[in-house]
Amino acid sequence: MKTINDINFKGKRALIRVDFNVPLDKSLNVTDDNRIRATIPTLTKILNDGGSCVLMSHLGRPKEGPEDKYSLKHTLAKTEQLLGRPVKFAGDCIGEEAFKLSAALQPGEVLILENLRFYKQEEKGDVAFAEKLSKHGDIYVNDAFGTAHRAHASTTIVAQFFNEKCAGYVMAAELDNAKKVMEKADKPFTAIMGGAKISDKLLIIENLLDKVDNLIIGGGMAYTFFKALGGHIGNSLVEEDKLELAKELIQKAKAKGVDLLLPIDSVVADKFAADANTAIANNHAIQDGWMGLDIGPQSIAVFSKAVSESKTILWNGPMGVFEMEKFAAGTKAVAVAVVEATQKGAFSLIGGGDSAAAVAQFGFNDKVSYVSTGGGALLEYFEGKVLPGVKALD
Ligand SMILES: Nc1ncnc2c1ncn2[C@@H]1O[C@H](COP(=O)(O)OP(=O)(O)O)[C@@H](O)[C@H]1O
Ligand SMILES: O=C(OP(=O)(O)O)[C@H](O)COP(=O)(O)O
Repeated sequence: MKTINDINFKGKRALIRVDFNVPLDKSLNVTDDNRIRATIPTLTKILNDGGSCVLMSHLGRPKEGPEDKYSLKHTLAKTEQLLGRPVKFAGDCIGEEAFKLSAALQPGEVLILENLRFYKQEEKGDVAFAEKLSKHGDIYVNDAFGTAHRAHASTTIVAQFFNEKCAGYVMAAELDNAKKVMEKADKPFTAIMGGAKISDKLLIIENLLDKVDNLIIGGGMAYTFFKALGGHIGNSLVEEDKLELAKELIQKAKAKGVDLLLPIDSVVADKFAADANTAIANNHAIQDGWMGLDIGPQSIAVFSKAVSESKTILWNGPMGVFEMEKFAAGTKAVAVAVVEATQKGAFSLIGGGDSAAAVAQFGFNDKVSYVSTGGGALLEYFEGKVLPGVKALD
């Protein structure tokens, strides 16, 4: 796969698929600019070559046409600030004005197109829509790793209209780091899985069992495993239809010699709230009316030890409801162990929107090896799937 280092963009317009699907607050300001920040080196390389950039992205999941709260104009100020130069905006990705603006773009100039998902053709992978988009540039660059698991017009179909196409720095770095973990992991390799999206993550767990030495399961997903083992989990999060699968995974881990570490104890709460009453409970005996919202001190000790002895660490999903202070200690302690292992030379990759937010909240972004910009895309990669956005660049 070509990357932008293989191409000189002098006098060329690059049509770049970025993932500017970033969170906005009530005043429509960007609250986490990680995905925009990550793209800056790609834009800078093209601009320094003497090229120009036309950026296209989706934002959110608009249902029926344009909606102000999903407009990419809300990313304009942040992009200008991070890039350190003015950026133009076209209020419709395939409108007459957009084509006028992209055609008139001079070397060193940047244009952002309006949200691609204001057209239903984007998600349908419509060929005519993709062909129209392709008229905005001479070279196609895909830097949207976070959207690489979607086979949409701008991520896959559009590529066929270009002789020259390549991966941007974000895409290349994400794939490099994910590959390092999947194919070249130094041992011991520990995967830490947590969070709330149990069904989304069980397939990955299955795939990881062939690779890892230790599999730590914490966060909301642990209780499905305890229930599967016949434990009493009170009102903790559970996916009843996944109990059998959880049982199978426990058996498979045993058969493959993987050390499956489940939490021993939990911080339990009498309601899902920041001001709940809390206690420490053994995970097999959580009382009705109580729910596990964080891992307890014994679990922290066992998990931290396994992490600190690892040479490769993959972390997806927090250990508890870290957004509430009372339930953040488990995630923080595991994050500290990941940082310490990294300082001792381990390679650590953090994936998933909430895991990345937790690491950022603790101020550890620069203390781990790599924080992925991908959520679903990274998970699908670890399930062993070929990402359509990557395939289209081959
Ligand atoms: N024990 C728990 N009970 C309920 N929710 C939990 C628990 N532990 C973690 N969570 C929640 O899981 C969410 C993150 O899950 P998920 O989306 O799967 O992670 P990621 O985005 O990193 O993949 C967080 O909002 C966190 O509050
Ligand atoms: O944020 C994204 O996915 P993620 O929340 O799984 O990281 C991507 O921009 C893809 O968005 P989508 O899940 O609406 O297709």
